[in-house]
Amino acid sequence: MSSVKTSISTSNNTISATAKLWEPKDHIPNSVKEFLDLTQPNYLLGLLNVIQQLKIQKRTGWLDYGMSVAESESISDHMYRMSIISMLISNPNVNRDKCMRIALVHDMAEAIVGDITPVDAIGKEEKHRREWETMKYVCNELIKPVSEIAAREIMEAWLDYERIESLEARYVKDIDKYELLVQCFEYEKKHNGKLNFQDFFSTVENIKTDEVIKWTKELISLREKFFASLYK
Ligand SMILES: Nc1nc2c(ncn2[C@H]2C[C@H](O)[C@@H](COP(=O)(O)O)O2)c(=O)[nH]1
Ligand SMILES: [Mn+2]
Repeated sequence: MSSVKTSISTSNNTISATAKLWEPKDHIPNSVKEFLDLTQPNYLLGLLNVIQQLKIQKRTGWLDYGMSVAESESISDHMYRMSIISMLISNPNVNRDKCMRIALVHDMAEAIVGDITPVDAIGKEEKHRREWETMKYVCNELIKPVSEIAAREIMEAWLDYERIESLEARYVKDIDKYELLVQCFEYEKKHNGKLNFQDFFSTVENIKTDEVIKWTKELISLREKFFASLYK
């Protein structure tokens, strides 16, 4: 059991506590475990139930702002539209198929870790540690028994995104932010401006590629016109 020792000194003694580190194996849904615990484990169905968690888990950012679970998009909804947006890249130097693959796997760890927002108390370092441990678990324990090549490709695509090692990963990082902002605007319009995700737009400064910057500027201009029209 991996753990971290912490101690708090008080006036008359030192209280030490051993906090258990978060590990993916302690958070595998029972619906996945039932396939892995079979006499003949069915890794394919176990994996597909992990992917099911992405289809049913709603993105935390919307829930934080009081949106209902019913109307909030799921993690896989977000990755699907990012994959479609990846097909629209016009830069001939970009391998769009590679972008689509990165988009489809970049948040895969959230199936077990959950969707941690940039404002969550957990913090970036612990978020990345949990996601890294989870991707190792999913790739080595679930995907590899089904397809060694798929396990390698998915881990490679995920690491590429994390480390932004390729031009394609750079584009997908931008598309991750752009897709979020498109979703913000869609929800703001649906709620006639009663919902306002202005805080999310601080991420605009982190968008680096010219093409996605251009898309984002057009989105922002339309959003500004929408909100201006509400106060006419
Ligand atoms: N409460 C806030 N949540 C935010 C903000 N910016 C993004 N988010 C949400 C959106 C997603 O639920 C999650 C991150 O998504 P990834 O695609 O990066 O996994 O965080 C914000 O400013 N406030
Ligand atoms: Mn994402």
